[in-house]
Amino acid sequence: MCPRFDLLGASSGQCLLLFGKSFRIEVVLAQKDSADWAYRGEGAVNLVLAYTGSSPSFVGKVLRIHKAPRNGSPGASIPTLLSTHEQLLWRDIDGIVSSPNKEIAAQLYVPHVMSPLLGPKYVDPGRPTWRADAGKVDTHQDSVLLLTDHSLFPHGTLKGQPCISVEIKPKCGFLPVSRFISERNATKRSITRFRMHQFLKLHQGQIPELSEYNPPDLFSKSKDRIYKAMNDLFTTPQNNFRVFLNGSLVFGQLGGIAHATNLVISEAFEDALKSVCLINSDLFRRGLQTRLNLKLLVL
Ligand SMILES: O=P(O)(O)O[C@@H]1[C@@H](OP(=O)(O)O)[C@H](OP(=O)(O)O)[C@H](O)[C@H](OP(=O)(O)O)[C@H]1OP(=O)(O)O
Ligand SMILES: Nc1ncnc2c1ncn2[C@@H]1O[C@H](COP(=O)(O)OP(=O)(O)OP(=O)(O)O)[C@@H](O)[C@H]1O
Repeated sequence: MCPRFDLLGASSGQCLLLFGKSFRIEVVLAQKDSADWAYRGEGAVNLVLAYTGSSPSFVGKVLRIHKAPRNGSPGASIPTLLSTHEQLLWRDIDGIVSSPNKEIAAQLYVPHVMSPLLGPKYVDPGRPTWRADAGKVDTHQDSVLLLTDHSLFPHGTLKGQPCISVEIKPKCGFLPVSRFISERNATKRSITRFRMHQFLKLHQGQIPELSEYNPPDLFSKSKDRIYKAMNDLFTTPQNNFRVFLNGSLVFGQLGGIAHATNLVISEAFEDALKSVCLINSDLFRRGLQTRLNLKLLVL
């Protein structure tokens, strides 16, 4: 019988077989192994764990695990406003009182309260609760995907050198021109799906503010517009933009929606980059260097 695998709450008797690209790995994970796997992120369908241990078979790998969606639309959080007392308590903390629901308020508590108090490297942003509510890991599956961790340089490359990786979810970058779009829906020809979806998400309390990002900018082939897109992603990253340093998130939100970038978030990011980039601190203070670094990183 396979040993019990408890990393994600699998019931007794279940085992986890790992599949590489085209071969089956004869390794079974047990409860004791769970300490070596850290939450890396998730989407609507999969949850991803990164390996933090020292076994050569897993260094530089992530596990991508299928989720079983619960009934109802995934991610549609029910807007619940803060109580009067909570509003009084948090009134001086940027954005918390104006959050459309408690979930977003709770997310803001991490970067706005705990991170400045303890220092960002001591604060784990954790798994967004609305993700946990929207879908549990499918524990009936007996296998998961073992993939290369793309936030790190491949095994052995540039050993000892810092690795900065940028994740962009660009979304659909063009306007449809189909003749099948009725006059009633003519807006679709001039306003991107992303933009329309932003208004819907704001209305449903899924995002704290509209994104400034406009997908066609990123695909425009114009350097200025691409730079604008990067700037906008930096300003309102939501779930479209993340930066990792040596596999750890230094900007954006793991598995969820990041709030608009304020001075505290921007400075924490700059501090993280400062440890690996030569920077001019005067420029940093004026908030220019981050944008410059992004330009260097991405273009
Ligand atoms: O339809 P959209 O534009 O909301 O995109 C969904 C994404 O939402 P977003 O608006 O980017 O937050 C959604 O992203 P999140 O899980 O919300 O981060 C998924 O990527 C979803 O793909 P799938 O259904 O899991 O294959 C995406 O669905 P598909 O468009 O791929 O069906
Ligand atoms: N191979 C990988 N290396 C490093 N990080 C990864 C890898 N695969 C996924 N991730 C991280 O995990 C997150 C969630 O993974 P992924 O997008 O595959 O989930 P999903 O449920 O299929 O997405 P969605 O349904 O939202 O399209 C990603 O946003 C990324 O940050």
